[in-house]
Amino acid sequence: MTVELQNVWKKYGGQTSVKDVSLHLEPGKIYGLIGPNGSGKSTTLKMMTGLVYPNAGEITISGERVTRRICSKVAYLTELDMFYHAFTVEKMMAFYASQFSDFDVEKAHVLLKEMKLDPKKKIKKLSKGNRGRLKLVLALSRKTPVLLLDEPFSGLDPMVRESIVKSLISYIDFDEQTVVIATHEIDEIEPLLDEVIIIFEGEVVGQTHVENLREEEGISVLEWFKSIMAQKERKVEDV
Ligand SMILES: Nc1ncnc2c1ncn2[C@@H]1O[C@H](COP(=O)(O)OP(=O)(O)OP(=O)(O)O)[C@@H](O)[C@H]1O
Repeated sequence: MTVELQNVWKKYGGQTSVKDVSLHLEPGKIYGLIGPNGSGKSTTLKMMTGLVYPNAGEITISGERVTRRICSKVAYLTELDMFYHAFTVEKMMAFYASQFSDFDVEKAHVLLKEMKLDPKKKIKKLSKGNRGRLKLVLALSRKTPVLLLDEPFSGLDPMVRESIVKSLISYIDFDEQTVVIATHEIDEIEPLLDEVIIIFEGEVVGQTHVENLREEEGISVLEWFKSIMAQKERKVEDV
């Protein structure tokens, strides 16, 4: 489903976190949302889930205005730990299945195996990296038209990260899903991405097709990101 943000603003108290952001995100594509710490990536994703409301502008998914009810269309992996720590892994999965009618239990079990997670283990006994894997299992097992992943690889060791990035592609429904991944792991996710969006101080300062970068400019996403950030920093110095 198409996700549309039109001139979206978000303020927390006196501070503006997202400034006049407009985006048009299409099904069948994977978008990378990148930017320095505190630039507004998580806030942008949260607004797409209906967890946080914009102060101005509009967000729609397939034409429907985003409110909390949109959660039936959006699977969201939060950067935060949102588990009931006394639950076992399998109880957490059963809880998800009870909350979301689109939760695919079979797929969740396949993913659990792939991520080498013990279903009987209590969440409080899992390492940070394994809790990260469980978050991925839960988000990827929902059949939703929109999939939003906020720092899905944080806490995962580099070898695992690489294999998860590779396998991620096989768990995304390319006919239906619009996928947005907010991350600092720019190099690692580059092979997954169709388009990349840079957000800096709450504003979208760049958006491009990854293929164009590679084929026409001969640079990586990270190189492009660094060049845009260098321009921004020069501008900040000039002021
Ligand atoms: N609940 C909140 N209350 C007040 N300020 C907030 C809140 N959430 C975010 N902010 C502020 O909004 C700005 C953008 O934060 P956000 O978490 O969206 O950035 P981010 O790009 O995801 O950062 P990071 O890469 O560090 O996760 C920051 O200045 C942050 O301090």
